Amino acid sequence: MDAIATDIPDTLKLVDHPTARNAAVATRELPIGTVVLTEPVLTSVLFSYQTGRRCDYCNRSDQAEPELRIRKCTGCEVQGYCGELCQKRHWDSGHKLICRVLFRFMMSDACAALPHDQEVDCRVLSQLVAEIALQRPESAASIDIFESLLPSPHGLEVPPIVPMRRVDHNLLSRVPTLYQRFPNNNHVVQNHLRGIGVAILPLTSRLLNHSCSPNAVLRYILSASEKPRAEVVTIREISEGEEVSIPYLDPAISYPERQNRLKDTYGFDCSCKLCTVQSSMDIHPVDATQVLPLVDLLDPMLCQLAFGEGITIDFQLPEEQLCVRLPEDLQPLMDDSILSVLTERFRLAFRERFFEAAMTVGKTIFAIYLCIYPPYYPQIGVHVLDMAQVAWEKYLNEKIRENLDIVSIYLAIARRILDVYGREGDSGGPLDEANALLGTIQSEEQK
Ligand SMILES: C[S@@+](CC[C@H](N)C(=O)[O-])C[C@H]1O[C@@H](n2cnc3c(N)ncnc32)[C@H](O)[C@@H]1O
Repeated sequence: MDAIATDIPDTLKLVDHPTARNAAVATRELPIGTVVLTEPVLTSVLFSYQTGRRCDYCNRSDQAEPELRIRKCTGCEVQGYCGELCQKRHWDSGHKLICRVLFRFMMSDACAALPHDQEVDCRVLSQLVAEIALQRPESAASIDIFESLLPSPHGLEVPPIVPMRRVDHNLLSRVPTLYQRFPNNNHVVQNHLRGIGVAILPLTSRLLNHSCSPNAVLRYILSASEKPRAEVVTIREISEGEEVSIPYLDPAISYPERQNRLKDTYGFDCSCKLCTVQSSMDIHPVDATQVLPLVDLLDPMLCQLAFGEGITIDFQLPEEQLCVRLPEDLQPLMDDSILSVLTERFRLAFRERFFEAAMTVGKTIFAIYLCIYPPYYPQIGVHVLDMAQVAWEKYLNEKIRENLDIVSIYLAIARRILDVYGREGDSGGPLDEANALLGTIQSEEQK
């Protein structure tokens, strides 16, 4: 049975915070790559596009593990499980109150009319209410923490929940208060940096505030017959007394848009290091037709800042994101319209096998990421691994021996970053891919 995390781990302690109620600070120096908190989800649901592809209890996928067979629950014909134990555990944690009525409810007009976000919320809320109704001793403390969380800054229209036995008037009257905690506390379950569902993690939500310049990130561990488990892992060295913070949203979103979303959903004005430096910058959306000329113009200066003499075997990641010392001329590159045009171009060039073009645009993306993200942020690792894959394809295409060194350099950088983030989600993730590519290069070198 999953242990439910309710105690503050010995790596952290809560202190007062002037606007966020509390902040979790490190009780000792924490090296990079330390897991400071681990918490199985109190409850979670998969996004509908994952239904039938993953087990609704452990979230493992039959695509990553072909020996798994996801079988539908014969009662509701909606949820799917990879085995009897997962089915039993899901049943015991609430599905037994929902099963009989779930299909009819999901086909109802009330449910069909919900926008996607609310449809997911409605399933999470129903699952949470069922968990509460069952009064299982093992989840009581976690539910108490959830109800003690800071509420959303706005009044919310509560979505309908699945009609259930055992949900009395008292519990029904608590539903709006429970839902009021959703928008600013719930988490997206990620597999290799892609969202697969939504989870309630009361202790993680209680402890960790947001920063766009975070020193920790969440990763999800999927194991047989267990609920997904969230781990908070440090991506910088953290000193004793320093606040540990995670990103609630992608720091690559442009500064004004980030501020709006943080204010609207979470109710605060962010004053992290990235927001402080970007608040004095002149950042405007760049018209799509102007992105490439602007990038062509600024790329040499950007690459000089990010890579100095070039990306060689001695390349050292910067100490912190380069935004803190970004020259004024490069500031227009901080609008996210630039990154979306460049990432699309990178994807297209790779797909069409224009390797030289992909390497050039990929290097610019890498430099922009180093401006925005902390150096060991997992998105950078995944991108640099993509660069190594492009370089490898280019080598295979041309068979120029020196180009194999370029593959090795990008791969070494990617592995350094991905080693910190560690293994998460399905098997065969970025770290496994990086290790497989390393093996391939080593055998090529021996030829
Ligand atoms: C998931 S909770 C974080 C835990 C919260 N500190 C507590 O004491 O329960 C999210 C809420 O914390 C507050 N918060 C989180 N990060 C913040 C920050 N960087 N600055 C100000 N308030 C923040 C906001 O009220 C937000 O809606």
